[in-house]
Amino acid sequence: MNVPVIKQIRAYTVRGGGADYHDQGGGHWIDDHIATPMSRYEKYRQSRQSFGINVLGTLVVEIEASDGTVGFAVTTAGEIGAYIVEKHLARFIEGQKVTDIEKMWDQMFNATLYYGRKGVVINTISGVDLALWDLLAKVRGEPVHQLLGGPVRDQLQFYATGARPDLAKEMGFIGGKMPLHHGPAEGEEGLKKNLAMIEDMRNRVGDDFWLMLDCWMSLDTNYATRLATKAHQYGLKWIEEALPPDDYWGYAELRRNVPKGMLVTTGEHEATRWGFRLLLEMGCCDIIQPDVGWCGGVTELIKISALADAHNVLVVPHGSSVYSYHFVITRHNSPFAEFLMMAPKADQVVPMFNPLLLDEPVPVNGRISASALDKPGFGVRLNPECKLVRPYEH
Ligand SMILES: C[C@H](O)[C@H](O)CC(=O)C(=O)O
Ligand SMILES: [Mg+2]
Repeated sequence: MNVPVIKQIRAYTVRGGGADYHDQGGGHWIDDHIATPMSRYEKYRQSRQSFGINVLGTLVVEIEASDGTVGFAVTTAGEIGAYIVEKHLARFIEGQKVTDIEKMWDQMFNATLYYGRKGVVINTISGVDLALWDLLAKVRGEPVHQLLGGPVRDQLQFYATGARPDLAKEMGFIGGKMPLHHGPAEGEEGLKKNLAMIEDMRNRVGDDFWLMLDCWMSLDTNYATRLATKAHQYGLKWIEEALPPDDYWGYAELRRNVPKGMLVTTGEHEATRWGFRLLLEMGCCDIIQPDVGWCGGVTELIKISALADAHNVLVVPHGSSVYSYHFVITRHNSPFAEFLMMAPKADQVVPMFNPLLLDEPVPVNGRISASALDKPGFGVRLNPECKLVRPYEH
């Protein structure tokens, strides 16, 4: 069989939204006094941008095959990621058959082990991996979900993450996840405000709508336990990423401590099958939330998901737009998906990676049909109006 080979890989950066969805303008709900591990410093409490949540920016990876087909993907890694792609990873990609993704992943991962394993290096490898899947699927003229075994249901259903679950309910989502605003350093007063927000939102959405809380690594086990216990009366469905990602022991304890019926979720800042193995074997959570652009890409997510399935744990990926959708639609243990509300006031549905991608499908009435994903590759194009910069040509 005549399989095209990879001619060139190119890495670009772009600012303003895109895969670095925290890179938004002022007045956005996503940067409004959200509790973080940096909230212990008053100076960094009001804005996550103040401590640099958006320093990385978006990395765009483009891979061109010998038959002229171009695959691409985006992730959060910016200029550092572009350096790693051009100066290090390119050697494992160029000249390879477009089909040999497993081998390329293995070489990228093992060659970067001495400075990688997690964080920006794995984000970068994920970006290359997603671009490889996009390329292979385009060469074959198929959507990525078809390469992954095909849809197991005819639509995706979504919960929405944002400041306004009440509006998300009106828009047809199955649930709403709010950010926590006050961390332990804001004391009992902060705890009361956190609980008041949950109570207020429960009153607005009524009894049957899923309500969840995203704590973005900001708490300790004691505070998280108290918060979960007191929030139980408001029917909180899950408490998410309550603790720093390395505190596997704390997660296991929290899971034992939360009221019966409340779920503990985490994993958006975890990476690779080895990181998720710890979460799963230590009984840290009920749902894992890998971000396919940060956990090692689709190649790794397949392994993480199989491991989770064997532990009876659901996989509900973090954000990631089409890169998640093509996976979630193919897996029984991913029964629903996340949609991040990127409108500044969380009052309308806009594409998650706005403005970087064209043809990015968005939920209508909280749903996207499988047929909306029936385009070659991940089915999206780069918006030519977004200015790409290629800082390190190899
Ligand atoms: C809202 C959260 O703080 C964060 O920005 C997004 C996130 O953790 C999630 O979507 O989950
Ligand atoms: Mg989260």
